[in-house]
Amino acid sequence: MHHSTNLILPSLLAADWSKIDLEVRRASAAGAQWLHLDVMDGNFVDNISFGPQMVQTVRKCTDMYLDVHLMIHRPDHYLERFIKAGAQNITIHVEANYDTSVAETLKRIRAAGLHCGLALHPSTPFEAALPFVRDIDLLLVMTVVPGFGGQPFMEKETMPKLAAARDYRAAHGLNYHLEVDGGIYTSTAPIAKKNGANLFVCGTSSFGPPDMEQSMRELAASVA
Ligand SMILES: O=C(CO)[C@H](O)[C@H](O)COP(=O)(O)O
Repeated sequence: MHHSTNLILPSLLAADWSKIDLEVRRASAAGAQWLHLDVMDGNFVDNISFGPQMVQTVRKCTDMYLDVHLMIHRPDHYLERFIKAGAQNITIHVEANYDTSVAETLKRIRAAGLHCGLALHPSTPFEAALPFVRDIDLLLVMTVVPGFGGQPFMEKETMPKLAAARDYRAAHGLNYHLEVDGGIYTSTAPIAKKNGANLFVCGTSSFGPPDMEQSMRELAASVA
């Protein structure tokens, strides 16, 4: 898939976990092609979500592409378990601690036949990703401080960085997707698109409304 393709990715964090199977199917029936799964370790971020077992559970419910965002320290230590669980993309944070290194972890993800992503906390400059941009499929520009759904979109802090990542990609003939995550609604998605995003992670705005097919359609229309 080329980075000119726009996708709305529902974030499982905002689903009703009392009926996870139905929620995954609801997202798929609403037109989602990729599902975003947020893994939090209570250490790298100030919240705990779920681990490889949830990824495996979701894998059993759907053929959707599973985009797994590891908000954890030592992602290289846990990597194998997420690969086995059925992730198709694994995104790691440039700010995390590693037993090995960011470069080695990206290499291992690709060697396993998966796509790999690199994520930037809102306070991390694009320059921190520069050593890795030739070796990633996706750059995730966090548009909230990672850890919780329902936070406001940090436009001033993150949009110049997103635009810089887009301009660098064009200037150097690179191909990574630009993903945004946090506070994405029909009001903010067009701002992110204008600055280069093509993958839009939507929690509250996708799973929140009762008619998910309608919310997905409206989100897609806002970036069409
Ligand atoms: O990574 C995240 C928070 O760290 C999530 O993807 C979160 O689900 C986004 O939620 P919302 O769309 O409600 O802002």
